[in-house]
Amino acid sequence: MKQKSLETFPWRPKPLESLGAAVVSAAGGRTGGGGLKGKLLIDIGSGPTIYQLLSACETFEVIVASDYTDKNRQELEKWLKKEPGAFDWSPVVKYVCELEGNRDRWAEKEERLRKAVRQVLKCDILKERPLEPAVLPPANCLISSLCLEAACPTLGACRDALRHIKTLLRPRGHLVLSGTFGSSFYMVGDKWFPTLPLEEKFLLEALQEISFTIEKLEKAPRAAETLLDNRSDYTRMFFLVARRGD
Ligand SMILES: C[S@@+](CC[C@H](N)C(=O)[O-])C[C@H]1O[C@@H](n2cnc3c(N)ncnc32)[C@H](O)[C@@H]1O
Repeated sequence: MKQKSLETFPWRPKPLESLGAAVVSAAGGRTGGGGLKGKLLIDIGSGPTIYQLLSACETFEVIVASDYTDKNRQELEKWLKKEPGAFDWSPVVKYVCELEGNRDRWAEKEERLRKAVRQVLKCDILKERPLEPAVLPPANCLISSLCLEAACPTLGACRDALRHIKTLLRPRGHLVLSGTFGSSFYMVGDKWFPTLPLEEKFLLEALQEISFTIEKLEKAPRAAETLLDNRSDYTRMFFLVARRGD
């Protein structure tokens, strides 16, 4: 079976580069210090992708991935188990290794990530207990990329979803969120998905209302030309690190 590649995959390098680089910097990848680390990291709404975990696997012992759809979870399992037809992430893995200063060690990193990801769970952030019936210890860090805007039909639902995922995080733990501002849709192949247009003020206030302190917020304007042209109407990408205060 022909291996899938970035040519056929909807999330292509440009947004991956900016999000990937941001996650690398949160994990302290470039400098090797000052980043986030700990025992357990939970990725909320992983989709079929692993790029968001590539730096995290260097500093977190155990990673739990999660998604709402069976298909996405199966796609992730395929890559984790090196099954035929699994997506080829190696160009992205090499790129992240380059950012971290170890381009030649990409194969090792793939193995490290495969070992770190212990479970791929069903997740629904619209539920009070998003990972139920699974029971996990409170995480040191939650990461979620492009999920809130895809999952939440209204701003009220988004506020609730943030409250729901907070229950998975230990007090003083970190939440690493990335996504888009101002997006009303995105396309995967010829499939159109609605998204909730998020704005910075709303997101920061919603997090502060539930006792998160914003430690870092980076925004990348929409590039003049991106591979996502006409595939989404986002205005900016954001990358945020917040700390649970209670
Ligand atoms: C745009 S994709 C992002 C995937 C991946 N995190 C990334 O960065 O490319 C949005 C993801 O949110 C998931 N999702 C949709 N509704 C959800 C829900 N209620 N709870 C959790 N995840 C959900 C979708 O299945 C999809 O994988």
